[in-house]
Amino acid sequence: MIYTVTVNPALDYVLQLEKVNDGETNRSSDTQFLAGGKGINVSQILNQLGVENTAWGFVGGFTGEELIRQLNVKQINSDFVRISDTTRVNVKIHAQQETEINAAGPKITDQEVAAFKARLDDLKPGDVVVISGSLAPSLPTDFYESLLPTIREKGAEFVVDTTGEALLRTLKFHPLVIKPNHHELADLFHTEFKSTNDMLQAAKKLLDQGAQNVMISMAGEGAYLVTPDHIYHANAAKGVAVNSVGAGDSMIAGFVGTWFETHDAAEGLRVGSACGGATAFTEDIAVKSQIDVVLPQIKIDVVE
Ligand SMILES: Nc1ncnc2c1ncn2[C@@H]1O[C@H](COP(=O)(O)OP(=O)(O)OP(=O)(O)O)[C@@H](O)[C@H]1O
Ligand SMILES: O=P(O)(O)OC[C@@]1(O)O[C@H](CO)[C@@H](O)[C@@H]1O
Repeated sequence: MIYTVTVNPALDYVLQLEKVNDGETNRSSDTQFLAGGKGINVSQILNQLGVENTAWGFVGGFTGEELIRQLNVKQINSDFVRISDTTRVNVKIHAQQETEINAAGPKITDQEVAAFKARLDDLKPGDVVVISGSLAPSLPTDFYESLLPTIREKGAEFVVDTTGEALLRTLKFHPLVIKPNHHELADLFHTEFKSTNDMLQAAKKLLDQGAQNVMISMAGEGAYLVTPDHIYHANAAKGVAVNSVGAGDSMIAGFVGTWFETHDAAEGLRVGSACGGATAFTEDIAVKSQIDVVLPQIKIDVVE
């Protein structure tokens, strides 16, 4: 089983309008409330790929009820811990440019945290836990790290979609894959890459520090996958990018879902690239028909 973890999910309130004029009353032409949060996006793509998964995390209040209602409509299995505070609303303004206002999130009590940690008792060898998104403000900054010893003791694999020091601290637990984009990878080494080779050498250092696979995403420029045996390159699909949100979540979902079923990392890169591209080409998270259009465009080359 794959479990996704979204400790701070959101209802994304998406407002469409032609232009935002600062300091004036602006009126939107269309609005939507969408179940959001990075782990939930991973679950959505896994569902589209037909890979069984369960979404874990914390939800509460009227927004939490709506979020669960939407997951049920989309037939996404979930087992969220119910909290007494209210799930956040994140505002996404789609106008002449995309502007996001992500709220901090609810207070989560010690009792609610304990109920969440008890979920990990269900893990079995071979399961994969994908942890994504920001922490709710009341959780300690090492919350994700604190889950990793139990996950590994249970024989499960994990992915933590994070950046910077928090990402580096996960490496000693041997994440199945890490997916910095090329800017985040350079930031990890406090540098700017002068060449592709510099970038790939940096990824190899992360393998040495414990990652099982390193996927470097480069938006419309494609992606690399660095494994202990090979380096693979995937081209980017051709299309009009209309959405800058969720391509990374979709790529991780495509990789993890494929790896879970085949243990073929290069195929994971191919499917992950298609899912990332398909989401970039749509307003929401991509659905299967959109992924199927993009998949034949992705070619994998063995670089090394
Ligand atoms: N404009 C695009 N055209 C084609 N493929 C794209 C495009 N944007 C993203 N992708 C695909 O999705 C993958 C992940 O995108 P990206 O590198 O933007 O991740 P990210 O920085 O984590 O994104 P986000 O923050 O939006 O989730 C890319 O490596 C690529 O395969
Ligand atoms: O505040 P976080 O947890 O970093 O990101 C939350 C979020 O922006 O991520 C998703 C897109 O990736 C959205 O559905 C959601 O609103």
